[in-house]
Amino acid sequence: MPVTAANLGFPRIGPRRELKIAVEAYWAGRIDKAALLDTARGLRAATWERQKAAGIQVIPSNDFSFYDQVLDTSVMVGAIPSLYRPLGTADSLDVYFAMARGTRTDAGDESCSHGHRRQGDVPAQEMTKWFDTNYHYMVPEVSPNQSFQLSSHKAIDQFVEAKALGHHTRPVILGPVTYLLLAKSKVEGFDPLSLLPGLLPVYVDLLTRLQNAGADWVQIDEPALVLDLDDAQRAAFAIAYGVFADRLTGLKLMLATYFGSLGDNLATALALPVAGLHVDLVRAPEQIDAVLAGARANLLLSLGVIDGRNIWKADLNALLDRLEPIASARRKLLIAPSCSLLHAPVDLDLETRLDPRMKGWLAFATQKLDELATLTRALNEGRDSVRDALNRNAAAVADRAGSPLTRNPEVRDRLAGVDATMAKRRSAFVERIKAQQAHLALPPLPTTTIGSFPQTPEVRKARSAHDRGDLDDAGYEAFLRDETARTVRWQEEIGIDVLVHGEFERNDMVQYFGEKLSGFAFSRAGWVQSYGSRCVRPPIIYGDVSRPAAMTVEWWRYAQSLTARPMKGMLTGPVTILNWSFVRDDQPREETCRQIALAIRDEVLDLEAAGARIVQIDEAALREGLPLRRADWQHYLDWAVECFRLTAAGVADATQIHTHMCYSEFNEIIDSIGAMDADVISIETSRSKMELLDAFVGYAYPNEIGPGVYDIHSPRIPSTQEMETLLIKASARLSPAQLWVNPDCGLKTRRWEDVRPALINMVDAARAVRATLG
Ligand SMILES: Nc1nc2c(c(=O)[nH]1)N[C@@H](CNc1ccc(C(=O)N[C@@H](CCC(=O)N[C@@H](CCC(=O)N[C@@H](CCC(=O)O)C(=O)O)C(=O)O)C(=O)O)cc1)CN2
Ligand code: MET
Ligand SMILES: [Zn+2]
Repeated sequence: MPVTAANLGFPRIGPRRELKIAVEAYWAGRIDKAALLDTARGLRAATWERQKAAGIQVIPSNDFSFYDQVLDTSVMVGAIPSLYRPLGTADSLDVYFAMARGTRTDAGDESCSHGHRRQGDVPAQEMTKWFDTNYHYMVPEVSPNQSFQLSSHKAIDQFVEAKALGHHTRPVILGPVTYLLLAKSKVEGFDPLSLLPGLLPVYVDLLTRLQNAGADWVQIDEPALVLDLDDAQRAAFAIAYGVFADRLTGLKLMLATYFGSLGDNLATALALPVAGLHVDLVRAPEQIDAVLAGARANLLLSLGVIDGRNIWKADLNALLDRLEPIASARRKLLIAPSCSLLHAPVDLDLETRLDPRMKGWLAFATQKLDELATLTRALNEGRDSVRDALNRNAAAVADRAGSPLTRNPEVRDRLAGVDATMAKRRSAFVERIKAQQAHLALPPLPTTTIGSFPQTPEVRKARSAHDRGDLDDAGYEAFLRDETARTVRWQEEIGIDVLVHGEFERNDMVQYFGEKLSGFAFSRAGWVQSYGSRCVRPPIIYGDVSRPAAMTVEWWRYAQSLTARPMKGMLTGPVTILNWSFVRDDQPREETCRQIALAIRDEVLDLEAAGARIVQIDEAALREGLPLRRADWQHYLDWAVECFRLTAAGVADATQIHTHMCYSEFNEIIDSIGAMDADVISIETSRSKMELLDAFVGYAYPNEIGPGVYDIHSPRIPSTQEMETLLIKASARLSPAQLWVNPDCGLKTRRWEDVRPALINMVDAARAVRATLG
């Protein structure tokens, strides 16, 4: 058979988040290590079986992880910062979870146990976004004198484990160059890539052991090959894979690239002495011609044609039109998803409440395996061999393309009528701020929070009881009102100036809006890992977006009725809703974003009409949505900023628009941040000790800023003193008249026990610094 169905990775959380449940139970001390390992082994076995049953011939192993595959790699190569070494051997679970989440026993993100911060507790490693996904990895930390040694046999063990179950798998590991390109060092100016020579022997050791265990192919992921690279970085690939070719005989490497086009790195990739190359033909279908033209005859190509990042059924007949000529021209070929299926929900069959018509348009990870198998069979045995499956697929694709559900003429007419004035506030900031100050009468350095307060187990339980029908609407509403009222009163008591309602009614800042907007569908079990045990259920944008009714006004009105202080209206912005959803692929993303922008604009205006003096429009994902290639940045930033402005610009001068962004490395996009023209922006700056403010200073940013003084990603309670110091630092960089005082981000993942003292300290710090302003 010339064509083979291959997979690059499968979600590890389990169809019902079994891994999350087990890991959190282990952290809380409710189950022991043996029970955790048992659950994990069971999940792996089921995942391999699922792929085999679907007809996948190349099944991955080592795609399982207890937290993150980059952290796994750090442990594998022994890059354990000295801080964590006293906690156990390099491959112990204790060290692993300490690197992932720090060692505070009483207040870890997901832990419910009680106690006090022990002496010698260590912080978690830094975490950041995996390329342009909503998945987060643990940033490897290396030092100039870093030594590496093979410190975990997980990849080998899991290969052997699969073999014992009758699966001859292709282990997957993260490649050495991408690993070092993602790594950071605390020593300024030190380039982690210079550690490559010391890292390669560890990879050779591992690969040799895999080979000895019986592996013939290994998938080695090098997604960095789709980024802008300089010559030294490109040369690193040649060096690394040259060493592998010299030192390993008989073991074949499938070099996997994904999330974009190889572009100007194509020649580099094609020249590497590897046996196979995987390319992403969903994100970058156009690269196929250059890849085919440049690939040696004996380079096994793996064509990523099934979208690993989205949930739409593929158009199998159209794919076959493209693939048949390639298959007949090449001796052998693999057909694969574009990237690991990690980013897709597990199984559509678990969805019982989706509109059946819409459900017919979708494929989750399990269904994508079926698509791969169907394509492969059609290529090997002819389309007739899978005629029924192809006909059903064609019917589903045609149904979606022709469906009135995806089109709303009113939305399209309205969008066509949008003119530039709609994206422009009536007056310039200098005028607006006068009107706002008169209206709001706030002290200097006003204090506020980013929106959410702790999503306690009680809040989650009430919501799930309501979802199941065990708690009626009135009971659920009463519960939420009570939570909200207590939170509003408490903020007032401790002296916060601009209040929030706490977001208790929201399951998630994106999903909540998805559930209220038309053109969106949402799943029951469509969980995707975001970081560690935390998951999200991205809504599915299938059609034109509109807002049937106000979404947040009643909760805002209730919260404002409890206080005379300004209550912020709290909304998620269009770019963030877009970036954290599964988006329709039948029109440009920017068009979908504009539709969302108009819907949120209406909500902003409704909040204003109801009396809101401040409306916050979160754009947490605007920065992370930057395209991977710099050449594509400006186009994205242009429409993203326009969408934000379209959302915000309808209000009167006196209505203050806030925005919030979590990731604050704004140096390169500060023009666009400025162009958003929010009256106030709150950002994440506490960990960087305010250094991230320099972008704003250099730009002479004129509007107001709330640089975060409280690191909410850590359960640590910041002292008044340290927040004062941060505020003084900030006021040395910017005019105190511009400054707000707030945490880095929302408080939903924290516990009340930590939030209470931390915010009291924050208000004290603001008061102390205010007093020095005179
Ligand atoms: N979409 C999105 N992306 C984001 C963020 C974000 O807030 N949203 N923040 C950044 C960091 N990412 C995060 C991602 C997830 C979570 C998180 O807390 N997720 C929760 C789930 C949130 C949720 O959807 N909650 C639902 C469902 C809760 C739930 O699990 N219910 C149980 C039952 C609960 C019970 O009875 O006790 C069930 O459905 O089975 C709700 O509150 O209604 C989790 O994994 O635990 C936090 C941060 C970046 N990306
Ligand atoms: N308003 C949201 C919150 O406070 C913003 C979070 S940004 C990930 O949770
Ligand atoms: Zn945030």
